[in-house]
Amino acid sequence: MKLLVTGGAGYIGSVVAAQLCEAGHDVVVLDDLSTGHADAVPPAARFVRAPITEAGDTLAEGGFHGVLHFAARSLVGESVEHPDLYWANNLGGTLALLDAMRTHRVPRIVFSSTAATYGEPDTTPIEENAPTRPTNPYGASKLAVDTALTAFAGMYGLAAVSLRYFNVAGAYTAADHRVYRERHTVETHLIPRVLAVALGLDDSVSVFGDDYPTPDGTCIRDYIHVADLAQAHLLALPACAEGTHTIYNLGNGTGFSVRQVLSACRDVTGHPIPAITRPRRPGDPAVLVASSARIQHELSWKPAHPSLHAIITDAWQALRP
Ligand SMILES: NC(=O)c1ccc[n+]([C@@H]2O[C@H](COP(=O)([O-])OP(=O)(O)OC[C@H]3O[C@@H](n4cnc5c(N)ncnc54)[C@H](O)[C@@H]3O)[C@@H](O)[C@H]2O)c1
Ligand SMILES: O=c1ccn([C@@H]2O[C@H](COP(=O)(O)OP(=O)(O)O[C@H]3O[C@H](CO)[C@@H](O)[C@H](O)[C@H]3O)[C@@H](O)[C@H]2O)c(=O)[nH]1
Repeated sequence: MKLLVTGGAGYIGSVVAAQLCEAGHDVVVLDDLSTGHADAVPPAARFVRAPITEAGDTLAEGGFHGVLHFAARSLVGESVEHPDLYWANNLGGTLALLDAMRTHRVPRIVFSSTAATYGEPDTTPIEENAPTRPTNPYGASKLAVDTALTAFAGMYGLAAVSLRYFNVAGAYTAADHRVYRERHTVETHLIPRVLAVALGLDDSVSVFGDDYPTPDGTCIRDYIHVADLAQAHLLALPACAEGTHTIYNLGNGTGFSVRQVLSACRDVTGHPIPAITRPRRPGDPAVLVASSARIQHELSWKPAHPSLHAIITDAWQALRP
């Protein structure tokens, strides 16, 4: 297929773009490099530096079979402080992209949605029919896109899949030995922040809250390897059906507390990794664990690297000089 990958210079988008190229697809990456890196774009992909609001200029060349849409702002804290940026980029930008897709008759989209659309869950693990009550503008903007996709599928025949990622981590080594890893300039994610301490870039890591209603008092999350997450996109693409919008959760179904992640990182790196307990981070639900039963049953998705130890080991190997 000829595919447009928005956000393909970012962490997850670059891994998916690499796997799409390896599978023989014709890939065009569109990215404004606001948080991405030009050298993360796989060599086999064509790169267009542009915002998603200008995607129509690229789609106009014709022949595109689909869009994989990763481009977004995705920092929860920033979304609380600057909701305008999130509504404009994540919803406004995506509506412009969908409009361009209709104009240029691009039939399918795979969209990066998020566990943040659910907010604080009533039950665990979270299934796709759980209530959606986002606790921050980031999650709300992603939920709004999911809602639009349902309407566009029903009215305009769009073929859409939303993948709701839980906590993505790890690194991917492609067939050509290129390593794709997380390298956000502003890094807020737990595993890279912990590994930065092991690398000597920071003195200690903060543990945001130890008074949650969990066994050790710290938040529990479901960590998924970026390579397994990427594979789900390759399965979702051919499964997109005209007039249908399907939502799939993506996690491993096992929760790990912040302290368990710290302990696993100490095992992997052999570094003591000092930790300092700090107040809770606003907007953090206590427990987020996915049920991925739907995508396992319907698309035969099966994670190849479900162990937290393996996820952290890959992230660590990719970081070491
Ligand atoms: N990392 C996670 O754990 C996680 C979890 C759930 C959902 N997601 C979603 O997955 C997607 C990718 O996340 P990531 O961690 O790779 O983030 P990232 O910041 O590494 O990648 C996003 C990419 O999109 C580009 N971009 C942003 N706005 C753009 C615009 N208007 N026009 C063109 N390009 C633009 C950035 O330059 C960057 O390269 C996002 O949509 C995010 O919301 C990520
Ligand atoms: O230095 C840190 C960083 C994080 N945490 C905690 O670690 C947990 C995980 O945090 P983080 O890695 O920032 O991920 P989340 O906030 O859970 O958000 C990620 O995972 C969500 C799904 O679970 C997605 O919706 C988001 O897009 C994605 O960023 C949370 O309890 C944080 O409070 C710390 O204690 N110290």
